Amino acid sequence: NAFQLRCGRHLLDLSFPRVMGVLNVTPDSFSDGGQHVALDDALRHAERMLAEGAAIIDVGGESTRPGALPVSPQEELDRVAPVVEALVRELDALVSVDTSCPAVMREAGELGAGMINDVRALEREGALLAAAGSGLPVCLMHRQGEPQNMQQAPSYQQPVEEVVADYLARRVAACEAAGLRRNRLLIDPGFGFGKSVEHNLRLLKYMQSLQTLALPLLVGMSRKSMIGKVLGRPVEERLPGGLALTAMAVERGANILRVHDVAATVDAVNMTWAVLQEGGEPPLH
Ligand SMILES: Nc1nc2[nH]c(SCC(=O)O)nc2c(=O)[nH]1
Repeated sequence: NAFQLRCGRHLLDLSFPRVMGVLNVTPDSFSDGGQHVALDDALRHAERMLAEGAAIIDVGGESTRPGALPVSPQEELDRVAPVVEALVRELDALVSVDTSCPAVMREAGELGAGMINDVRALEREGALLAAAGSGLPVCLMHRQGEPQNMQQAPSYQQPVEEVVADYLARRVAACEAAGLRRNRLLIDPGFGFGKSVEHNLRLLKYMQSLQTLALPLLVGMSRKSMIGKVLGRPVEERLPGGLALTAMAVERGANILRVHDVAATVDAVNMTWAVLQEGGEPPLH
């Protein structure tokens, strides 16, 4: 895909797969006195992921894990703003802000972030306008339900069609209707968001069908329960399973891999890419 994304000051070349490193903004450390230490830790962690080959650092202020409770816009801003500002100022990083909150989306653009990553695909009141106004690219992710209920009884008749042809196509159309052009959109099947293990496995197996939307494809499977349930591995032992999923996702057209373990993922991407390109210089380093 000859996708090129204008991400604020950065131009993101998607002619080969890119790695997005996950930066956890642990809520407690950013609201109370631990701000300074936590900010240094975050910067060092981001610096390491960039050095290992991450093209993007994903910063999220709201936990969207199953059962997570919603946070207030102010709370989310307090967690995210200092980190985004520091990443841009100190590391000139391409930062994506993982948020569903219009106020955070507006602020993200002001702080120099390069991308909005919304697990609710701009469905929140005001999010479409805020994202459109930010001028930034936006990742539209599929989910069924909300963190508090999405894993109770996820059900689909035709999972892949419902995620792609129905939901994501509709969200893309809604964005275009609001003046958010296609060349600023990315799509994401949302592994683990209101899906059973079988739904997740099927979505990956048939993921090339998302290419009908002809948009950059972002995927996030790193350390998720689909690995834990198949392999019986705890969170800290899911990297090998995650690398297998990364290889399969790259082979099925993923453009951005959202992961915690950047160095290992860079090798998996480069190895997969070498096969697909039948050799040549590995694109990531
Ligand atoms: N675009 C996108 N954003 C995400 N944010 C999270 S948070 C849950 C976790 O990392 O376990 N997952 C995803 C994902 O799959 N795609």
